[in-house]
Amino acid sequence: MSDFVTVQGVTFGYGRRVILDDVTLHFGRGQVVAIMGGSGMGKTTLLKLIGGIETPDKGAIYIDGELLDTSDKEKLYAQRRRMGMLFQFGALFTDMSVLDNVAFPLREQTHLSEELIERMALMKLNAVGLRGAADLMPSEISGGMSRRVALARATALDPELIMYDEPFAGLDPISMGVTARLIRDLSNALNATSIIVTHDVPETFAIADYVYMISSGRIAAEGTPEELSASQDPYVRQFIDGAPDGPVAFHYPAEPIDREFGVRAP
Ligand SMILES: Nc1ncnc2c1ncn2[C@@H]1O[C@H](COP(=O)(O)OP(=O)(O)OP(=O)(O)O)[C@@H](O)[C@H]1O
Repeated sequence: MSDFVTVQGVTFGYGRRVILDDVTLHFGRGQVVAIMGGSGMGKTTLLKLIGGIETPDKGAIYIDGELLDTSDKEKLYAQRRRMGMLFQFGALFTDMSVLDNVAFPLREQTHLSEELIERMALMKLNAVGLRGAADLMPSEISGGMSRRVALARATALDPELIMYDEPFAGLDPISMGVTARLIRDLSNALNATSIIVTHDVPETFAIADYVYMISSGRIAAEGTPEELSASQDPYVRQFIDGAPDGPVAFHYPAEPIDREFGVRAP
């Protein structure tokens, strides 16, 4: 299977604080790949690096075999046009109808006729089961429906790569399952590579081809959902079972509490 995105030996930090330390990840064409890990472990940062919003300090990123060079703006924009991004909560424009939200990227980035744009937007809405809601305003639909509209908008330009940051955040269990299924179906229909950053194990394991677990700047574990489910690695078990005690620290690194407050820790 050929990679659509390759992250090769990437090291990245904000200032002197290293967030990712020599990580390598492969994202095959048409695959749904999840990036999981504790809070603040650099998952969103990884999406920013792949989107060319941040630049690696070391290592390289390849999109469809071509180096992602953030200093070459023209090439970068061409590479970005092949990507769709759905960032946290995928907020809709509240003053536009559902249809206009989906049509927005088509109007911004193509010179197609208005009639064709509307037809394409309706097709995208149909794919997420919301053609009938085209004329509603975002305030008139549920949170789960809004997320589906955001999915339709993220796929409006038929991207080859779709990045989802916390696509299940804030959804009820049924909407989570529906959204997960849609991510898989849209990926299959477009033969697009999907990268999902998430904490939600069951929804993700149900649709992902491959999962990377990130901890302390490194790949702590990787494998298919089946392999990880069968793993006895304590980190993997803690993450899958949601246990509070284990290798994943609950506290963000801080000064010892006694030093910070001048009190003795219990
Ligand atoms: N622009 C920035 N400048 C400085 N530090 C940043 C910046 N963006 C993120 N960070 C820090 O880098 C670390 C990784 O952030 P990132 O958002 O990638 O984590 P994450 O794994 O996506 O976390 P979460 O699951 O909580 O969203 C965090 O500790 C965060 O505080």
